[in-house]
Order: sequence, then structure tokens, then C-alpha cells
Amino acid sequence: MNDSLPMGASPDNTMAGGPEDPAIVLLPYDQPLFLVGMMGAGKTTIGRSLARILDREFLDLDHELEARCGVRVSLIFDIEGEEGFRRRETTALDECSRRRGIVLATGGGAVLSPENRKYLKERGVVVYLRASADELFRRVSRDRNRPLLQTSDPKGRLRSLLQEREPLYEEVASITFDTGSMAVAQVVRSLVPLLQHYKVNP
Ligand SMILES: Nc1ncnc2c1ncn2[C@@H]1O[C@H](COP(=O)(O)OP(=O)(O)OP(=O)(O)O)[C@@H](O)[C@H]1O
Ligand SMILES: O=C(O)C1=C[C@@H](O)[C@@H](O)[C@H](O)C1
Ligand SMILES: [Mg+2]
Repeated sequence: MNDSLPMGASPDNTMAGGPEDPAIVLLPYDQPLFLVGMMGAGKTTIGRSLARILDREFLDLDHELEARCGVRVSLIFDIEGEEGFRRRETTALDECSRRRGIVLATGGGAVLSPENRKYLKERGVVVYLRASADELFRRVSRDRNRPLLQTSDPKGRLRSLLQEREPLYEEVASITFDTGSMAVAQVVRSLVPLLQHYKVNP
């Protein structure tokens, strides 16, 4: 028995208590978990905490890009523009999404490319952390490392990005979780049992 198995999952991933329905298996314990959502959704904060509880390695796609380039995300945007950033993001996502036993916090715009959406849908279980534009804005308004919000109307920009991306987050999501005004710890506490008992249709 592997110690890192989540509660309720057995090594062959059949349902605890016997395969009443052999077509349904529990979330394989090493299948990657991907967090998607807008900037400020809590992907980094919640992802790190989830990984600790699920005894998984935590990766953050923005941090991965910063480590590879040696500069902050905002400087990648300044030097290479959004197009250059997105190219690097796709390469990093392709590599990171092949890793087993991870929780990966993606960047807010990682769902924009069809290629990225394919990686997310085919390689892991995707959690969409949803929040309203007002709530998102409260969380990110003071952060300077979010280049897309460096405009004269950051709240309006956030609102239009959310509108444009919502269907894309929904498209890739295995689970949509409304964070509402829940505190981080409360979101994590609610997500853990959902993930531990998540059933995958093979
Ligand atoms: N549920 C929450 N309640 C209150 N504050 C939150 C919640 N989730 C995240 N935050 C706070 O919002 C800020 C942004 O969170 P975080 O950096 O985790 O977002 P993100 O989804 O990773 O954004 P990005 O796409 O820009 O990387 C942080 O200061 C974090 O502590
Ligand atoms: O929402 C977005 O498009 C972004 C979100 C961040 O995670 C970074 O990936 C970058 O600032 C772009
Ligand atoms: Mg983040």
C-alpha cells in the first residue's frame, strides 16, 4: 500500500468497497491536478496548500517561467510581449503537465490556446477556481506583477477578461469550485474531500 494514496483510493484505483461499477475509478493517486482560473482566483495560494495536504509536489507555471527566464513575468511581457510570453507558457505547460503526482497552478491565461486546453483536458484532473470580478479585483488590485492589469481601467479589464475566458475555464474543468468570499483555508478544506473521492470515467 502506497502511503501517499489519498483516502478512499486503492492502488488499482478501483472504488473502495469493491467495483460495484467497474466503469468508474477513483482519481488515480499520481494523476496530475491542474488549477485554472483568473488572476486572483487563488491558484497559487490554494494549490500550494492542497499539494501539502495531498502529499504531492507543487508547481506553479508562472514561477516555472520566471525560473527559466531569470526575470519576473511582468518583464517577460515587457521584453517579448504577450505573444512571446504565451509561447513560453505553452512549452512549459507541455513539459509540466506530463509530470505525475503534482498539483500545478497554471497562469490565468493558460486556457487561451487550444493546444494548452488539450494538454489540460487529456493529462489530468482540472479544477476551475471561480470568483466574481469584484472579488478578483479586491485580491489583485495592489499587485504590480500582473501586466494585463496595468491599464487606466484595471477593473473593467478584469471584467472583460473574465467574460471572455469563462467558457474556456468551463471547457477544461473537471470540477468547478465557486470560491465566493470563502477564505483560503476554507476553500482548501472543501476541495480536499472532493478530490480524494473524485471519480474518473476511464
Ligand atoms: N479565497 C480567497 N480569499 C481571500 N483571498 C484570497 C483567496 N484566494 C486567494 N486570495 C489572495 O489573493 C491574492 C492572489 O492569489 P493568487 O496569487 O493565489 O492567485 P492566482 O490565481 O495564482 O493568480 P495569477 O493567475 O495572477 O497567478 C493573494 O494575496 C491571495 O492570498
Ligand atoms: O491572466 C493572465 O493572462 C495572466 C495571469 C498570470 O498568472 C500570468 O500568467 C500573466 O500575468 C498573465
Ligand atoms: Mg498564480
